[in-house]
Amino acid sequence: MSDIKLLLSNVKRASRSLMSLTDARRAEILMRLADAVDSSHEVILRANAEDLSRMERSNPLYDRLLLSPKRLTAIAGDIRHVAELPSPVGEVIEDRTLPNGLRLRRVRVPFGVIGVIYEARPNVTFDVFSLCFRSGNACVLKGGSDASASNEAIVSLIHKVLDECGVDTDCVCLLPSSHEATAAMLGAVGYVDVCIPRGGRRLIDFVRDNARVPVIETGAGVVSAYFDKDGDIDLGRDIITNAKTRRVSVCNALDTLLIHHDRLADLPLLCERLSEKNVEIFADEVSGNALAGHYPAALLHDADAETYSTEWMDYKMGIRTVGSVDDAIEHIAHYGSGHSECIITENHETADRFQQSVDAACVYVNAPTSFTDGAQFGLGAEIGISTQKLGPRGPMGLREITTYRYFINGNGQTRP
Ligand SMILES: NC(=O)C1=CN([C@@H]2O[C@H](COP(=O)(O)OP(=O)(O)OC[C@H]3O[C@@H](n4cnc5c(N)ncnc54)[C@H](OP(=O)(O)O)[C@@H]3O)[C@@H](O)[C@H]2O)C=CC1
Ligand SMILES: N[C@@H](CCC(=O)OP(=O)(O)O)C(=O)O
Repeated sequence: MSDIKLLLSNVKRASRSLMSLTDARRAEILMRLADAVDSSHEVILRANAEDLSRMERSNPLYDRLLLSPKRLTAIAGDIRHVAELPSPVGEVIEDRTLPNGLRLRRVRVPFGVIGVIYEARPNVTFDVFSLCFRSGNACVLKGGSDASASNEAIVSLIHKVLDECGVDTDCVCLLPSSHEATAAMLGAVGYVDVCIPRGGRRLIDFVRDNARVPVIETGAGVVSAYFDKDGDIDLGRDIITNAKTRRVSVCNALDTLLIHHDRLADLPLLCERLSEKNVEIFADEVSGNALAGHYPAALLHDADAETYSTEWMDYKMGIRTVGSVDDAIEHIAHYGSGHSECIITENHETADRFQQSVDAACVYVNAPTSFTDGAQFGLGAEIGISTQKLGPRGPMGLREITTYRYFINGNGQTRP
């Protein structure tokens, strides 16, 4: 048996042992983990500093990799929140008695072993573990190689807490940061019940080529906001600024602003605060003309063929002028990635039309796409944001990483 297969078979064994932990005990252990995070800042931040030393500060992904005392405190809070959420495991989804007297119950159960491949963002290691553990799943983690030292420190801490609590530490394992290990996990039929890749096109293509186990895809976020003919200017400015600049390196950040032709005169005001953050704008001819003289020339460029299909993950944004809400819907149908889209309008009919017609996991009216996040949706954290339609869609919390089983109780019935 290869090293990876052995590792995965240990996780599978540990997943069965998780079934014997009560719900209350799982919550209690997560609370202990949250306390351990609070008292282990030094060791985690030291490992994180090692990862950060290998990345240029100017790289927008630096912020995604960065941990700080404030972020660790927030992570501990998220773990506590997950511990406090009601567990979906054991929920009776359906309970009925068939005409022959057989009692049929559909009961929520964990998947078993969940493999997650994710970006170089160390908080995801905690998020994935806490959601999996709370829902009775074991997990195999493959984090981005840029975060390898942070992830090792975090998984060591989790193992220490599990060990102290008498839980099989194999219920969470960190794979070596190699694409070969990822391929082995994707092919581990019988060991891994479902695999969730979080990442860009290269990863998704790799998964499609190699996966023999079931997959739930979480794709890239090419995100637009449409400022409508009836949009409120102050609201629009706040929403655009927040969606674009709150955290440019995350998948829910704004990439393209679509502006109604009749509101071009308001564009300088709408973009006012973007220049304070040095956001580079790639505009079509008319919107570029509307901004000229109002937006720093050095930050203003012409849009090209790639602009509207680009997920910037940086202080950059495309702008396109459209003639109607239908044009905006058409643009999103062509360029969007099914993640998060937004309309800014005071017209209820237009808002409704946009929400009904835009085919994305999260469709916002008068609120920034920055809210596409498991914690913000009240799920405690998220395993990923699904952009596929089969199975879960949008931020995936506890319920989305469970399946169900039929429990059938009879008293000797036989099938005619
Ligand atoms: N919808 C969602 O929930 C999320 C979406 N995303 C999307 O992910 C993208 C950003 O992620 P990015 O920083 O580019 O991360 P990457 O896509 O580069 O990496 C993510 C993970 O995939 C692995 N990986 C990358 N390429 C390959 C490959 N060819 N074969 C095997 N494994 C691979 C990486 O491993 P290694 O580092 O070892 O190469 C890492 O573990 C954006 O498009 C963002 O929108 C990100 C997170 C959540
Ligand atoms: N959970 C996120 C959004 C999704 C996400 O994880 O994005 P990414 O940073 O691209 O991995 C947030 O807003 O914090």
